[in-house]
Amino acid sequence: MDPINVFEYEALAKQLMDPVYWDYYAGGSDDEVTLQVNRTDFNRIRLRPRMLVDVSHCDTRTTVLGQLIEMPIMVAPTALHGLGHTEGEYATAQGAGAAGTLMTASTESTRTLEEIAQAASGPLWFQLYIFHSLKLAAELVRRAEAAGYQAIVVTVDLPILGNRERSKRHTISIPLSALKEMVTGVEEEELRREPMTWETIDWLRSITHLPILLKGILTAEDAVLALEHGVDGIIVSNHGGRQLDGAVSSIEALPEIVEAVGGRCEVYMDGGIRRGTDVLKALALGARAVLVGRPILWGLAVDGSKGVQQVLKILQTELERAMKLAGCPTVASINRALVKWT
Ligand SMILES: Cc1cc2nc3c(=O)[nH]c(=O)nc-3n(C[C@H](O)[C@H](O)[C@H](O)COP(=O)(O)O)c2cc1C
Ligand SMILES: CCCCCCC(=O)C(=O)O
Repeated sequence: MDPINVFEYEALAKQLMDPVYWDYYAGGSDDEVTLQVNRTDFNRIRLRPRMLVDVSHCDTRTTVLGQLIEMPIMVAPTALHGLGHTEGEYATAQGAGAAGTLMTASTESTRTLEEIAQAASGPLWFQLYIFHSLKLAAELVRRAEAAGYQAIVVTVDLPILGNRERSKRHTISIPLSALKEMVTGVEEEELRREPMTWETIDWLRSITHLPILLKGILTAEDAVLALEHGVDGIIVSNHGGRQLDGAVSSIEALPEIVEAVGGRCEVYMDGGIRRGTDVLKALALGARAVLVGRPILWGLAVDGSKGVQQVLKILQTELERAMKLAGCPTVASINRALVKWT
């Protein structure tokens, strides 16, 4: 029987996947407190639906950085899609495009960024890790520009890897060290680790005209600094609970960041989105759109590109139903008055 919600994709993916790979996808850091609150904090928010609104036509479309997408739900950057399905990121890119939305390709992909762009039928952003040299980062940005990626998403919450204990229990380790080569296809002579600071963002701004988004911002203070350093968007994220355990949930961090930004750039969020009502709550709290991480990997593991498309379709259908029940016929009509914290 076909899965009817994303949790059923999760259960199927777990059955199908090698436990070592499953634990890499599923795990958080330390005691997985942040992983849990990313979900449970959605339950602290209640909806205040409005009645007697004509919802016979409901439109889930929106724009992100001017790009039209069919739903305010995008694919978050996640590493190593090849662990879930032999077609890896090809399948994800095709599934996202078929669903009418945007995919963010990870620096840690199992396919090169050019290969992903060739396979894709929808818009793409490129997620950049700057932890080797600036020379390598500049080369990746140049290649992303040439391949038609529409924005650079710089992940700022991984100065070091979080303590992923589920993976530590396995004797086989995930081949993350090989990834740089897979992505770049070139040997780098310089293997030092580049410390990333706000100056690095200034440097990045100076080498590309593509929009720059910072992923991993959790405070109003950093959101203001991001604007001062010329970014075009902010992704409120705690990396799916995989970095600093005990960090605030993304949905709890969202309002203070939206307030601090005051409409000066687009704000997105990820972390714990599993239902259409989660998307509705995030939009009501000021997110322009959300990104989804693990559920995409579950769809990919279960049924390749079709699974990815279906996961996105389920979330879109749930969002559309929730919008109608809440009296919101368009994405633009979703506002702060729709939610209250309990
Ligand atoms: C298996 C896995 C790999 C990830 N790899 C990356 C990555 O390469 N780059 C990145 O910026 N974030 C990465 N993330 C974090 C996601 O982009 C996103 O922030 C997180 O998955 C959102 O939470 P969710 O899984 O609850 O939707 C990864 C997350 C997972 C689960
Ligand atoms: C040192 C390599 C880090 C890759 C991290 C991929 C990722 O973001 C995640 O596993 O989470």
